Amino acid sequence: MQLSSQHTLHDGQLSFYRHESTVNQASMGFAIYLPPQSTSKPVPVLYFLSGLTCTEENFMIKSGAQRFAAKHGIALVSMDTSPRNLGLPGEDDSYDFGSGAGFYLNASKEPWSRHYRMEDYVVKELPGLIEEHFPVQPGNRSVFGHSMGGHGALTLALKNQDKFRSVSAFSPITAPTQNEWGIKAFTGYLGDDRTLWRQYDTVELIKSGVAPMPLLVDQGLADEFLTEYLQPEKLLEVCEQHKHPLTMRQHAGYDHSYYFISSFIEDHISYHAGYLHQD
Ligand SMILES: N[C@@H](CCC(=O)N[C@@H](CS)C(=O)NCC(=O)O)C(=O)O
Repeated sequence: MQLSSQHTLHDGQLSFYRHESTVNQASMGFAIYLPPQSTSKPVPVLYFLSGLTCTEENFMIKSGAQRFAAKHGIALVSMDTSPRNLGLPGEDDSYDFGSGAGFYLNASKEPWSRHYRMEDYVVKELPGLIEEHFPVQPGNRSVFGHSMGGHGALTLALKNQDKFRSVSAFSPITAPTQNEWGIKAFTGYLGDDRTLWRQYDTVELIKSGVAPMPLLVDQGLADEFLTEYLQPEKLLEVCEQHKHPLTMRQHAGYDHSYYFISSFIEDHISYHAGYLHQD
């Protein structure tokens, strides 16, 4: 693990690292904010999964989350949205596939299957690394995310309810098997067999009768990706049909950006703190 930079804020420490990921067989970047409480006792960890094009920096620079993580005594971890600079064909050709667009899945199609294993990275490898090297409580984790990362947070938490205590999302892609972002990504990473896609779709997971786990979702109604890509109505409908617990808050006037995230980040950190500080 190599430290790239370190900054003090809200009496805690924000650090950016690079390391060689075993599951991705690639160099990966991540960031960790340790709140002031972590100097005297281990703290819980809240993982943030970012959206298309982001690195580990966007959330840490733009969300304003550290102020509330410091207040609640919670560590924050963000990571890059894919491996980069691998020389794979088409890797950097578009913003919604390849670099910056890992979709939090384990690719099964060559050549992506050798390096695009973001599901294992987020669920297994990164928490293992964080819990080995930093003053955090082993296994006491929650996850949240934005857009593609909202999709990642919801699907990974629903499938790993023993590993994450709570989940929330800003502007998540709720049904990627039904829109152009998801169809492009899943065809490229998983191939044409659509039965393999369902495990990476929140609406499909709820349809399949996954165990109930409360979902908190915030969505801006002036979001430029709302109707074509995010489709919150599909999540509302499936949760209603299957009696899956969902709190969906829709906000007039807010767009897709980190301005929206920063407006509601305090609520999300308090929400997760309620779970992470339970015994
Ligand atoms: N039109 C955008 C699409 C990507 C986008 O909007 N990404 C969102 C997540 S889906 C984001 O968080 N961007 C980085 C930022 O705002 O800092 C682009 O081409 O970069």
